[in-house]
Amino acid sequence: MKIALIGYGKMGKMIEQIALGRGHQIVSIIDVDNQQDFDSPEFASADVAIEFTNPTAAYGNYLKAFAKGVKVVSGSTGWLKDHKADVERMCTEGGQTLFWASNFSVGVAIFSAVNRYLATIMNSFPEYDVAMEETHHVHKLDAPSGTAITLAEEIVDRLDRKQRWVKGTVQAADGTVSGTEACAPGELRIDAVRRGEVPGIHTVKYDSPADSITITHDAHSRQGFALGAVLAAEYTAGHTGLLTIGDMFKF
Ligand SMILES: NC(=O)C1=CN([C@@H]2O[C@H](COP(=O)(O)OP(=O)(O)OC[C@H]3O[C@@H](n4cnc5c(N)ncnc54)[C@H](O)[C@@H]3O)[C@@H](O)[C@H]2O)C=CC1
Ligand SMILES: O=C(O)C1=N[C@H](C(=O)O)C[C@H](O)C1
Repeated sequence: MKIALIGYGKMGKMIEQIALGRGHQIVSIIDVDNQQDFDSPEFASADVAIEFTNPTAAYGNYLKAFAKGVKVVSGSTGWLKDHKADVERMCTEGGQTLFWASNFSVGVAIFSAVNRYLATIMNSFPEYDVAMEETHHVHKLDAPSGTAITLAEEIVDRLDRKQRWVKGTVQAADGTVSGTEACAPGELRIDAVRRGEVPGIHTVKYDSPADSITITHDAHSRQGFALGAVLAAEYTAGHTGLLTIGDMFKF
């Protein structure tokens, strides 16, 4: 398969190695300093472009790839609040193809299934309140993480006593804390911690007067995210429209 990379940072470089190892060809690599390559025949020849950039660049990159008729797999986070409806419309009505996931690792797909089940059964146990925490490296631009937001939306969709998620505290690398711990009973608080080079830790904690139940996904490296993105590109080559992790990992 011919793959174009958009964004040649930590994820782009790891995806390149895994894609080559699985027998794929990298036909184009686009980063900030060679945007003209979106107009190259090499980019247009790609079966799929894999996009990992940042919250402000992602949407524009989708438009540029779509304009060339190239399908996109993207893991960029932090852009949905501004462009989600527009991107969904382009893929459901406009004939474009985007596979987007806040987290491509199979471990988080399994974690998500447990999260959904736990949220459903917690409707029978009102003595438990729920809160979340995510920890990432100090370079991360968005908070809460895309994965935390997806997990929170899964809880809000199933647990009747939570109506929305809210951003709680953010602990910076130097230990300073901003934001607030205050939230209403119907709100699910997500706290964020930025520390060192942590690839990504997500925790959901249900707490009652008697005990607590905690589930955690702790990524040991970016390897799982990168492999998942390449598997998603292989899946996307044979599918169209708005795609996500539940289409690929069915359990
Ligand atoms: N969904 C998932 O499984 C994962 C998602 N992510 C997300 O992916 C994104 C990238 O993560 P990293 O690779 O760790 O970041 P990074 O900062 O190491 O790399 C981003 C790269 O994008 C480039 N870039 C910036 N603007 C661009 C533009 N307009 N066109 C092309 N390239 C551009 C930067 O120069 C840089 O090389 C972040 O939003 C992060 O949250 C990260 C890991 C896993
Ligand atoms: O920025 C990162 O590094 C990560 N971003 C994604 C997110 O926002 O959830 C996925 C993973 O946690 C790593």
